Amino acid sequence: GSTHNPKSQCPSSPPPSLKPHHLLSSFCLLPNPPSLVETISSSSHIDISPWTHPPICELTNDRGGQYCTYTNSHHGHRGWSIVTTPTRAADVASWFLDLPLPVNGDSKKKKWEVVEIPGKGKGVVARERIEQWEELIVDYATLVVDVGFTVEVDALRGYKLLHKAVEQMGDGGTGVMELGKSSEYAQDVVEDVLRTNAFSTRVGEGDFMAVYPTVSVILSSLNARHVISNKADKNQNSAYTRFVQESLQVSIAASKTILPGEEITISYLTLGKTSSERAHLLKRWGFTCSCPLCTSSPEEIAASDHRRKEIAKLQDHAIRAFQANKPYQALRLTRQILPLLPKEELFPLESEQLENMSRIYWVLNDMENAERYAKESLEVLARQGYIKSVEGWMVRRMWERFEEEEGPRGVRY
Ligand SMILES: C[S@@+](CC[C@H](N)C(=O)[O-])C[C@H]1O[C@@H](n2cnc3c(N)ncnc32)[C@H](O)[C@@H]1O
Repeated sequence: GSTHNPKSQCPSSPPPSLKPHHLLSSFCLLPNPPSLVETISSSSHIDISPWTHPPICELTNDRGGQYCTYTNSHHGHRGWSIVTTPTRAADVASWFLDLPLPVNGDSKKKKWEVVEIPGKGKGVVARERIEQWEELIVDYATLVVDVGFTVEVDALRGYKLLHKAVEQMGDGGTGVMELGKSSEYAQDVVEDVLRTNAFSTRVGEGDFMAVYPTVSVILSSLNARHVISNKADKNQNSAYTRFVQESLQVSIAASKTILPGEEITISYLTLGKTSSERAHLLKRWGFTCSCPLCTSSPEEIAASDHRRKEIAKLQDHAIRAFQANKPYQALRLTRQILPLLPKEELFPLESEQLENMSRIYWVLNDMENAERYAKESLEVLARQGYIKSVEGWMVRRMWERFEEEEGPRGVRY
Protein backbone atom coordinates (compact mmCIF):
# COMPACT_ATOMS: atom_id res chain seq x y z
CA GLY A 1 0.00 0.00 0.00
CA SER A 2 1.07 3.59 -0.34
CA THR A 3 -0.31 4.81 2.95
CA HIS A 4 2.55 5.98 5.00
CA ASN A 5 2.91 7.40 8.41
CA PRO A 6 5.18 10.35 7.75
CA LYS A 7 6.64 9.92 11.19
CA SER A 8 8.15 6.62 10.23
CA GLN A 9 9.94 8.27 7.36
CA CYS A 10 12.26 10.35 9.47
CA PRO A 11 14.74 11.67 8.82
CA SER A 12 14.77 11.83 5.06
CA SER A 13 11.27 12.44 4.15
CA PRO A 14 10.70 13.27 0.57
CA PRO A 15 8.38 10.83 -1.01
CA PRO A 16 8.41 7.18 -0.01
CA SER A 17 10.84 5.51 -2.28
CA LEU A 18 9.96 3.13 -5.05
CA LYS A 19 6.34 3.76 -4.42
CA PRO A 20 4.09 6.08 -6.34
CA HIS A 21 4.72 9.42 -4.73
CA HIS A 22 3.19 12.77 -4.01
CA LEU A 23 5.57 15.59 -4.49
CA LEU A 24 4.49 17.69 -1.58
CA SER A 25 7.03 16.24 0.70
CA SER A 26 7.86 16.72 4.28
CA PHE A 27 10.65 16.22 6.66
CA CYS A 28 10.72 15.43 10.29
CA LEU A 29 11.00 18.20 12.76
CA LEU A 30 11.28 15.92 15.73
CA PRO A 31 13.51 12.87 15.47
CA ASN A 32 11.31 11.10 18.01
CA PRO A 33 7.73 12.27 17.72
CA PRO A 34 5.81 12.13 20.99
CA SER A 35 3.51 9.18 21.36
CA LEU A 36 -0.11 9.56 20.49
CA VAL A 37 -2.51 10.15 23.33
CA GLU A 38 -6.17 10.22 22.51
CA THR A 39 -7.61 13.30 24.14
CA ILE A 40 -10.85 13.99 22.37
CA SER A 41 -12.28 10.76 21.07
CA SER A 42 -13.60 9.72 24.46
CA SER A 43 -16.84 11.62 24.34
CA SER A 44 -17.81 11.18 27.99
CA HIS A 45 -15.51 13.88 29.31
CA ILE A 46 -14.45 16.19 26.53
CA ASP A 47 -11.09 17.81 27.13
CA ILE A 48 -10.85 20.54 24.54
CA SER A 49 -7.20 21.42 24.96
CA PRO A 50 -5.27 22.43 22.89
CA TRP A 51 -8.33 23.92 21.24
CA THR A 52 -9.68 27.28 22.35
CA HIS A 53 -13.25 26.53 21.25
CA PRO A 54 -15.42 23.48 21.78
CA PRO A 55 -15.63 21.41 18.60
CA ILE A 56 -18.63 21.91 16.32
CA CYS A 57 -19.66 18.79 14.46
CA GLU A 58 -21.77 17.59 11.54
CA LEU A 59 -22.71 14.03 10.66
CA THR A 60 -21.43 12.41 7.50
CA ASN A 61 -23.97 11.72 4.74
CA ASP A 62 -24.21 8.06 5.72
CA ARG A 63 -24.73 9.12 9.35
CA GLY A 64 -21.96 6.74 10.31
CA GLY A 65 -19.38 9.31 11.36
CA GLN A 66 -18.77 12.95 11.97
CA TYR A 67 -16.48 15.77 11.04
CA CYS A 68 -15.85 18.70 13.34
CA THR A 69 -14.20 22.10 13.35
CA TYR A 70 -11.43 22.50 15.92
CA THR A 71 -9.81 25.87 16.50
CA ASN A 72 -6.84 27.20 18.39
CA SER A 73 -7.20 30.93 17.90
CA HIS A 74 -3.76 31.81 19.33
CA HIS A 75 -1.47 29.53 17.41
CA GLY A 76 0.69 31.09 14.71
CA HIS A 77 0.06 34.51 13.30
CA ARG A 78 -3.72 34.40 13.38
CA GLY A 79 -4.66 31.09 14.92
CA TRP A 80 -5.65 27.99 13.06
CA SER A 81 -8.58 25.66 12.54
CA ILE A 82 -8.78 22.10 11.38
CA VAL A 83 -11.87 20.37 10.01
CA THR A 84 -11.52 16.62 10.47
CA THR A 85 -12.79 13.55 12.33
CA PRO A 86 -12.55 13.40 16.14
CA THR A 87 -9.98 10.59 15.94
CA ARG A 88 -7.69 12.48 13.60
CA ALA A 89 -8.11 15.67 15.61
CA ALA A 90 -7.02 13.80 18.73
CA ASP A 91 -3.97 12.56 16.85
CA VAL A 92 -3.07 16.08 15.72
CA ALA A 93 -3.76 17.51 19.18
CA SER A 94 -1.41 15.09 20.89
CA TRP A 95 1.71 16.19 19.08
CA PHE A 96 0.53 19.73 18.53
CA LEU A 97 0.68 20.29 22.30
CA ASP A 98 4.40 19.64 22.38
CA LEU A 99 5.32 22.00 19.60
CA PRO A 100 6.86 25.36 20.31
CA LEU A 101 4.26 27.99 19.44
CA PRO A 102 5.37 30.16 16.58
CA VAL A 103 5.56 33.79 17.66
CA ASN A 104 3.99 36.73 15.94
CA GLY A 105 6.23 38.70 13.65
CA ASP A 106 9.54 37.59 12.28
CA SER A 107 12.83 38.18 14.02
CA LYS A 108 14.70 38.17 10.73
CA LYS A 109 14.34 41.16 8.44
CA LYS A 110 12.16 40.30 5.49
CA LYS A 111 13.89 40.26 2.16
CA TRP A 112 10.61 40.38 0.28
CA GLU A 113 7.41 42.37 0.05
CA VAL A 114 3.87 41.86 -1.17
CA VAL A 115 3.04 44.05 -4.16
CA GLU A 116 0.24 44.34 -6.69
CA ILE A 117 1.34 42.79 -9.98
CA PRO A 118 -0.61 43.92 -13.06
CA GLY A 119 -2.90 41.17 -14.30
CA LYS A 120 -1.91 38.72 -11.55
CA GLY A 121 -3.29 40.22 -8.35
CA LYS A 122 -0.94 40.32 -5.40
CA GLY A 123 2.45 38.71 -5.59
CA VAL A 124 5.73 38.53 -3.69
CA VAL A 125 8.80 40.37 -4.93
CA ALA A 126 12.37 40.35 -3.60
CA ARG A 127 13.66 43.55 -1.97
CA GLU A 128 17.18 42.28 -1.53
CA ARG A 129 19.38 39.69 -3.13
CA ILE A 130 18.45 36.19 -1.93
CA GLU A 131 20.99 33.42 -2.31
CA GLN A 132 20.23 30.00 -3.78
CA TRP A 133 18.83 27.56 -1.15
CA GLU A 134 18.25 30.41 1.31
CA GLU A 135 15.05 30.10 3.36
CA LEU A 136 13.02 33.27 2.93
CA ILE A 137 9.56 32.60 4.34
CA VAL A 138 8.34 30.44 7.20
CA ASP A 139 4.59 30.15 7.37
CA TYR A 140 2.06 28.19 9.43
CA ALA A 141 -1.15 26.57 8.30
CA THR A 142 -4.18 28.60 9.21
CA LEU A 143 -6.99 26.53 7.76
CA VAL A 144 -6.63 22.78 7.42
CA VAL A 145 -9.40 20.68 5.90
CA ASP A 146 -9.65 16.92 5.71
CA VAL A 147 -10.14 15.81 2.10
CA GLY A 148 -12.58 13.15 3.37
CA PHE A 149 -14.80 15.92 4.70
CA THR A 150 -15.29 17.38 1.23
CA VAL A 151 -16.81 14.14 -0.03
CA GLU A 152 -18.47 12.73 3.08
CA VAL A 153 -20.36 15.76 4.34
CA ASP A 154 -23.19 17.39 2.42
CA ALA A 155 -22.17 20.77 0.94
CA LEU A 156 -24.55 22.99 2.91
CA ARG A 157 -23.72 21.45 6.28
CA GLY A 158 -20.07 21.43 5.24
CA TYR A 159 -19.99 25.16 4.50
CA LYS A 160 -21.25 25.79 8.03
CA LEU A 161 -18.20 24.04 9.48
CA LEU A 162 -15.87 25.85 7.10
CA HIS A 163 -17.28 29.25 8.04
CA LYS A 164 -16.99 28.46 11.75
CA ALA A 165 -13.40 27.39 11.17
CA VAL A 166 -12.61 30.77 9.65
CA GLU A 167 -14.65 32.99 12.01
CA GLN A 168 -13.11 31.49 15.15
CA MET A 169 -9.58 32.48 14.18
CA GLY A 170 -7.77 35.16 16.17
CA ASP A 171 -8.38 37.82 13.56
CA GLY A 172 -12.05 36.96 13.10
CA GLY A 173 -11.20 35.38 9.78
CA THR A 174 -10.21 38.54 7.90
CA GLY A 175 -6.79 37.15 6.96
CA VAL A 176 -8.29 34.11 5.29
CA MET A 177 -11.15 36.00 3.68
CA GLU A 178 -8.74 38.46 2.04
CA LEU A 179 -6.88 35.72 0.21
CA GLY A 180 -7.19 35.28 -3.54
CA LYS A 181 -10.42 33.83 -4.94
CA SER A 182 -10.57 32.60 -8.49
CA SER A 183 -12.31 29.27 -8.73
CA GLU A 184 -15.24 29.08 -11.10
CA TYR A 185 -16.31 25.82 -9.47
CA ALA A 186 -16.71 27.13 -5.95
CA GLN A 187 -20.22 27.64 -4.58
CA ASP A 188 -19.08 29.30 -1.41
CA VAL A 189 -16.50 31.94 -0.57
CA VAL A 190 -14.46 29.78 1.86
CA GLU A 191 -14.53 26.95 -0.64
CA ASP A 192 -13.20 29.40 -3.24
CA VAL A 193 -10.36 30.47 -0.93
CA LEU A 194 -9.54 26.80 -0.36
CA ARG A 195 -9.61 25.92 -4.03
CA THR A 196 -7.45 28.90 -4.92
CA ASN A 197 -4.91 28.70 -2.12
CA ALA A 198 -4.71 25.32 -0.43
CA PHE A 199 -1.83 22.88 -0.72
CA SER A 200 -2.50 19.22 -0.40
CA THR A 201 -0.56 17.57 2.36
CA ARG A 202 -0.62 14.60 4.67
CA VAL A 203 -1.14 15.00 8.38
CA GLY A 204 -0.65 11.77 10.26
CA GLU A 205 -2.64 9.23 8.29
CA GLY A 206 -4.91 11.63 6.46
CA ASP A 207 -4.92 13.72 3.30
CA PHE A 208 -5.61 17.38 3.94
CA MET A 209 -5.85 20.73 2.22
CA ALA A 210 -3.95 23.43 4.05
CA VAL A 211 -3.95 27.18 3.58
CA TYR A 212 -0.77 29.07 4.41
CA PRO A 213 -1.62 32.78 4.37
CA THR A 214 1.78 34.21 3.45
CA VAL A 215 2.71 31.48 1.03
CA SER A 216 -0.71 31.97 -0.59
CA VAL A 217 0.33 35.31 -1.97
CA ILE A 218 3.16 33.82 -3.99
CA LEU A 219 2.50 33.54 -7.69
CA SER A 220 3.01 30.52 -9.83
CA SER A 221 5.15 29.98 -12.83
CA LEU A 222 4.27 26.30 -13.15
CA ASN A 223 7.70 24.94 -12.64
CA ALA A 224 8.84 25.98 -16.01
CA ARG A 225 12.14 24.56 -17.04
CA HIS A 226 15.22 25.95 -18.70
CA VAL A 227 14.58 26.39 -22.34
CA ILE A 228 17.91 25.70 -23.91
CA SER A 229 18.67 29.26 -24.74
CA ASN A 230 20.29 32.33 -23.26
CA LYS A 231 17.10 33.18 -21.39
CA ALA A 232 17.57 30.08 -19.29
CA ASP A 233 17.21 31.69 -15.90
CA LYS A 234 13.90 33.36 -16.56
CA ASN A 235 12.24 30.03 -17.03
CA GLN A 236 12.72 28.68 -13.59
CA ASN A 237 10.58 29.10 -10.55
CA SER A 238 12.65 31.10 -8.16
CA ALA A 239 11.51 29.23 -5.07
CA TYR A 240 10.15 25.94 -3.79
CA THR A 241 8.15 24.78 -0.79
CA ARG A 242 9.41 22.60 2.04
CA PHE A 243 6.78 21.11 4.29
CA VAL A 244 7.24 20.22 7.91
CA GLN A 245 4.30 17.96 8.54
CA GLU A 246 4.54 17.71 12.30
CA SER A 247 4.17 21.44 12.85
CA LEU A 248 1.98 22.26 9.87
CA GLN A 249 4.75 24.60 8.91
CA VAL A 250 5.94 25.33 5.45
CA SER A 251 9.00 27.19 4.39
CA ILE A 252 9.88 28.73 1.10
CA ALA A 253 13.45 28.51 -0.08
CA ALA A 254 15.15 30.00 -3.12
CA SER A 255 15.93 27.51 -5.87
CA LYS A 256 18.22 30.05 -7.53
CA THR A 257 19.74 33.44 -6.77
CA ILE A 258 16.93 35.99 -6.70
CA LEU A 259 17.74 39.63 -7.45
CA PRO A 260 16.02 42.69 -5.97
CA GLY A 261 12.76 43.42 -7.78
CA GLU A 262 12.39 39.87 -9.09
CA GLU A 263 9.08 38.06 -8.65
CA ILE A 264 9.24 35.08 -6.31
CA THR A 265 7.36 32.17 -7.82
CA ILE A 266 6.65 28.58 -6.83
CA SER A 267 5.03 25.70 -8.66
CA TYR A 268 1.33 25.20 -7.93
CA LEU A 269 1.32 21.78 -9.48
CA THR A 270 2.94 18.49 -8.70
CA LEU A 271 6.22 18.57 -10.52
CA GLY A 272 6.82 16.78 -13.78
CA LYS A 273 3.42 17.28 -15.45
CA THR A 274 3.18 17.62 -19.22
CA SER A 275 1.76 20.72 -20.93
CA SER A 276 -1.74 19.29 -21.41
CA GLU A 277 -1.85 18.03 -17.83
CA ARG A 278 -0.74 21.46 -16.63
CA ALA A 279 -3.38 23.24 -18.72
CA HIS A 280 -6.04 20.99 -17.24
CA LEU A 281 -4.87 21.38 -13.64
CA LEU A 282 -4.48 25.12 -14.04
CA LYS A 283 -8.21 25.60 -14.61
CA ARG A 284 -8.60 25.59 -10.87
CA TRP A 285 -6.93 29.02 -10.72
CA GLY A 286 -8.68 30.64 -13.66
CA PHE A 287 -5.73 32.42 -15.24
CA THR A 288 -3.96 31.87 -18.49
CA CYS A 289 -0.40 30.86 -18.04
CA SER A 290 2.05 33.26 -19.61
CA CYS A 291 5.19 31.79 -18.14
CA PRO A 292 8.15 31.21 -20.45
CA LEU A 293 7.48 27.49 -20.78
CA CYS A 294 3.80 27.96 -21.64
CA THR A 295 4.72 30.58 -24.21
CA SER A 296 7.75 28.89 -25.72
CA SER A 297 7.73 27.36 -29.20
CA PRO A 298 5.68 24.23 -29.93
CA GLU A 299 8.95 22.34 -30.55
CA GLU A 300 10.31 23.30 -27.15
CA ILE A 301 7.05 22.38 -25.43
CA ALA A 302 7.00 19.04 -27.24
CA ALA A 303 10.60 18.30 -26.25
CA SER A 304 9.83 19.07 -22.60
CA ASP A 305 6.67 16.96 -22.66
CA HIS A 306 8.63 14.10 -24.17
CA ARG A 307 11.21 14.19 -21.38
CA ARG A 308 8.52 14.42 -18.70
CA LYS A 309 6.65 11.43 -20.11
CA GLU A 310 9.93 9.56 -20.27
CA ILE A 311 10.67 10.34 -16.60
CA ALA A 312 7.19 9.23 -15.52
CA LYS A 313 7.45 6.04 -17.59
CA LEU A 314 10.89 5.16 -16.24
CA GLN A 315 9.71 5.77 -12.67
CA ASP A 316 6.71 3.56 -13.22
CA HIS A 317 8.81 0.79 -14.78
CA ALA A 318 11.42 1.02 -12.05
CA ILE A 319 8.74 0.56 -9.39
CA ARG A 320 7.26 -2.40 -11.23
CA ALA A 321 10.66 -4.02 -11.81
CA PHE A 322 11.53 -3.63 -8.14
CA GLN A 323 8.20 -5.03 -7.01
CA ALA A 324 8.58 -7.94 -9.45
CA ASN A 325 11.92 -8.82 -7.81
CA LYS A 326 14.02 -7.63 -10.74
CA PRO A 327 16.49 -5.41 -8.88
CA TYR A 328 19.07 -5.10 -11.66
CA GLN A 329 16.44 -3.90 -14.06
CA ALA A 330 15.20 -1.44 -11.44
CA LEU A 331 18.77 -0.15 -11.01
CA ARG A 332 19.19 0.32 -14.73
CA LEU A 333 15.92 2.22 -15.04
CA THR A 334 16.60 4.42 -12.03
CA ARG A 335 20.04 5.29 -13.43
CA GLN A 336 18.37 6.54 -16.58
CA ILE A 337 16.03 8.84 -14.63
CA LEU A 338 18.76 10.77 -12.85
CA PRO A 339 20.27 12.69 -15.80
CA LEU A 340 16.81 13.65 -17.07
CA LEU A 341 15.81 15.50 -13.89
CA PRO A 342 18.05 18.58 -14.22
CA LYS A 343 16.90 19.10 -17.81
CA GLU A 344 13.37 19.61 -16.54
CA GLU A 345 14.46 21.30 -13.32
CA LEU A 346 12.92 18.58 -11.25
CA PHE A 347 15.65 18.80 -8.66
CA PRO A 348 13.32 18.00 -5.72
CA LEU A 349 12.99 14.48 -7.16
CA GLU A 350 16.72 13.91 -7.17
CA SER A 351 17.19 12.72 -3.59
CA GLU A 352 14.32 10.29 -3.99
CA GLN A 353 15.94 8.61 -6.96
CA LEU A 354 19.28 8.39 -5.16
CA GLU A 355 17.50 6.85 -2.19
CA ASN A 356 15.89 4.36 -4.53
CA MET A 357 19.35 3.35 -5.77
CA SER A 358 20.41 2.91 -2.16
CA ARG A 359 17.34 0.82 -1.39
CA ILE A 360 17.91 -1.53 -4.30
CA TYR A 361 21.57 -2.07 -3.35
CA TRP A 362 20.46 -2.60 0.26
CA VAL A 363 18.03 -5.31 -0.80
CA LEU A 364 20.87 -6.87 -2.80
CA ASN A 365 23.06 -6.67 0.30
CA ASP A 366 25.64 -4.58 -1.56
CA MET A 367 26.24 -2.33 1.42
CA GLU A 368 29.11 -0.38 -0.09
CA ASN A 369 26.92 0.97 -2.88
CA ALA A 370 23.89 1.22 -0.60
CA GLU A 371 25.84 3.50 1.70
CA ARG A 372 27.31 5.56 -1.13
CA TYR A 373 23.86 6.34 -2.56
CA ALA A 374 22.30 6.85 0.87
CA LYS A 375 24.89 9.52 1.60
CA GLU A 376 24.48 11.11 -1.80
CA SER A 377 20.76 11.29 -1.30
CA LEU A 378 21.19 12.90 2.12
CA GLU A 379 23.77 15.33 0.75
CA VAL A 380 21.23 16.46 -1.83
CA LEU A 381 18.64 16.94 0.93
CA ALA A 382 21.13 18.95 2.96
CA ARG A 383 22.03 21.14 -0.02
CA GLN A 384 18.36 21.79 -0.66
CA GLY A 385 17.80 22.62 3.00
CA TYR A 386 15.53 19.71 3.97
CA ILE A 387 18.01 18.64 6.63
CA LYS A 388 20.74 20.63 8.34
CA SER A 389 23.62 18.25 7.79
CA VAL A 390 24.31 14.63 6.93
CA GLU A 391 24.78 12.53 10.04
CA GLY A 392 25.53 8.87 10.64
CA TRP A 393 22.26 8.17 12.42
CA MET A 394 20.36 9.28 9.33
CA VAL A 395 21.90 6.48 7.28
CA ARG A 396 21.14 4.00 10.06
CA ARG A 397 17.57 5.28 10.21
CA MET A 398 17.32 4.73 6.48
CA TRP A 399 18.41 1.09 6.91
CA GLU A 400 15.75 0.66 9.61
CA ARG A 401 13.14 2.05 7.28
CA PHE A 402 14.26 -0.20 4.42
CA GLU A 403 14.09 -3.20 6.73
CA GLU A 404 10.61 -2.24 7.88
CA GLU A 405 9.41 -1.88 4.31
CA GLU A 406 11.36 -4.60 2.50
CA GLY A 407 12.07 -7.21 5.15
CA PRO A 408 15.55 -8.38 6.19
CA ARG A 409 18.28 -7.57 3.71
CA GLY A 410 20.12 -10.04 1.57
CA VAL A 411 17.60 -12.89 1.82
CA ARG A 412 15.63 -12.24 -1.33
CA TYR A 413 18.38 -13.00 -3.83
C1 LIG B 1 -2.52 31.50 -4.48
S1 LIG B 1 -3.15 32.95 -5.21
C2 LIG B 1 -1.76 33.97 -5.42
C3 LIG B 1 -2.00 35.36 -4.86
C4 LIG B 1 -3.04 36.16 -5.61
N1 LIG B 1 -2.45 36.82 -6.76
C5 LIG B 1 -3.69 37.17 -4.70
O1 LIG B 1 -3.82 38.34 -5.08
O2 LIG B 1 -4.11 36.81 -3.61
C6 LIG B 1 -3.48 32.32 -6.80
C7 LIG B 1 -4.07 33.31 -7.78
O3 LIG B 1 -3.07 34.24 -8.19
C8 LIG B 1 -3.18 34.50 -9.60
N2 LIG B 1 -1.94 34.02 -10.24
C9 LIG B 1 -1.00 33.22 -9.71
N3 LIG B 1 0.01 33.01 -10.57
C10 LIG B 1 -0.29 33.69 -11.69
C11 LIG B 1 0.34 33.84 -12.94
N4 LIG B 1 1.50 33.24 -13.21
N5 LIG B 1 -0.26 34.63 -13.87
C12 LIG B 1 -1.44 35.23 -13.60
N6 LIG B 1 -2.11 35.10 -12.43
C13 LIG B 1 -1.54 34.34 -11.49
C14 LIG B 1 -4.39 33.75 -10.08
O4 LIG B 1 -5.50 34.62 -10.01
C15 LIG B 1 -4.54 32.66 -9.05
O5 LIG B 1 -5.86 32.20 -8.93
